[in-house]
Amino acid sequence: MATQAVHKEQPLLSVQDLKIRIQMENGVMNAVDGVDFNIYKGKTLGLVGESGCGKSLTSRSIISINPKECETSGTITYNSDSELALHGMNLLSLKPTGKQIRSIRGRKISMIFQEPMTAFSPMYTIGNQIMEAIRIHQTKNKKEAKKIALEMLSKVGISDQAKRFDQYPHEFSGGMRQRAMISMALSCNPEILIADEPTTALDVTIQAQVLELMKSLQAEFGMAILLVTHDLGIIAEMCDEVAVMYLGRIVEQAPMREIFNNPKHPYTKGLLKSMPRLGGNKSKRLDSIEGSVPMPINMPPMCGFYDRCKDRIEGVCNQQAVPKTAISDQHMVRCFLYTDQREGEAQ
Ligand SMILES: Nc1ncnc2c1ncn2[C@@H]1O[C@H](COP(=O)(O)OP(=O)(O)OP(=O)(O)O)[C@@H](O)[C@H]1O
Repeated sequence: MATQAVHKEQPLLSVQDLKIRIQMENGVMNAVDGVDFNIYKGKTLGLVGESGCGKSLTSRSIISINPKECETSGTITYNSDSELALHGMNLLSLKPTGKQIRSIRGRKISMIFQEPMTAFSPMYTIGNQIMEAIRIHQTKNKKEAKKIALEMLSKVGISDQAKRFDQYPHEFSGGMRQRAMISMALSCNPEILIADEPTTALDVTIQAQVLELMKSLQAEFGMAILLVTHDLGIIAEMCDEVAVMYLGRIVEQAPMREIFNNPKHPYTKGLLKSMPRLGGNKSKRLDSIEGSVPMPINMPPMCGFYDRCKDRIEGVCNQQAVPKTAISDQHMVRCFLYTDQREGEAQ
């Protein structure tokens, strides 16, 4: 069964049956529960879903930066395009603090976060940190590295770069730190960029510039992007494919246009309805999905969306784990409305 659009080429990164469990006081939390997706060269996969559905844990597991309490299983196969030694490596089998993952993290696979202070040390100037990243991964020449760093700062919309170069992270505003972090991540020209809510803290104009910058660098260098967001507008703007996450699982996955034009899962439909539209009637209340995401602690095998779903089938959706159904070879959904199971048991 196809779970993602048919691609002729090998994926650059393949995540298979990723599970992340966290032992809590009141039981085991299945924060990520059997996630599969592929990332392709030059393409952007969007991971979308409400807060707490497991997007960040999923994306952070790729470069092994989740907290210690996360017990992770599955495989994350990295088919490096540029380094044979890394080709076919299961990133989850590497020691999180070891040399191998460190040679990938920030160099081959870069990550940008919602909170930029995680990326910068308060001890060194912004310029020095960006320049050092460039010197480690691209050029040893200090003068050349400084030139690239200044160019990158200008590309992300930071003016007066020469002055800004010598300032410390605390001297930057939140929005500027965010832009500086993006310039540092992109300056290494990574094969894969993981962007976790990269523009959430930025104002609309800078957000548009940063997204445009990511797209132009992708076109120039062919980097793949995993874009984590709860913003469907950004998904529509940036993504080739979309994986919709709910309660630790991907509930629907398809090419971007298919998700917007032919959504199947009631959760995806709800997300789309809650999306503000340009030129829409502002006085009309936006539809939002009623209820909130439950905590996935000691969850029985059933549909996680059951409690909030208007189309639920009692005795089916709350009785068993939901299998994947291929709507087409490009479109996967996890919902009993589309399985044969439903025909016999509905009504
Ligand atoms: N270290 C931790 N200890 C306990 N629970 C955690 C930990 N890290 C994450 N969680 C829980 O795991 C679930 C998934 O978290 P995750 O951060 O991946 O969600 P998310 O979809 O990225 O949400 P957000 O958009 O708010 O960041 C959430 O319920 C979260 O509270």
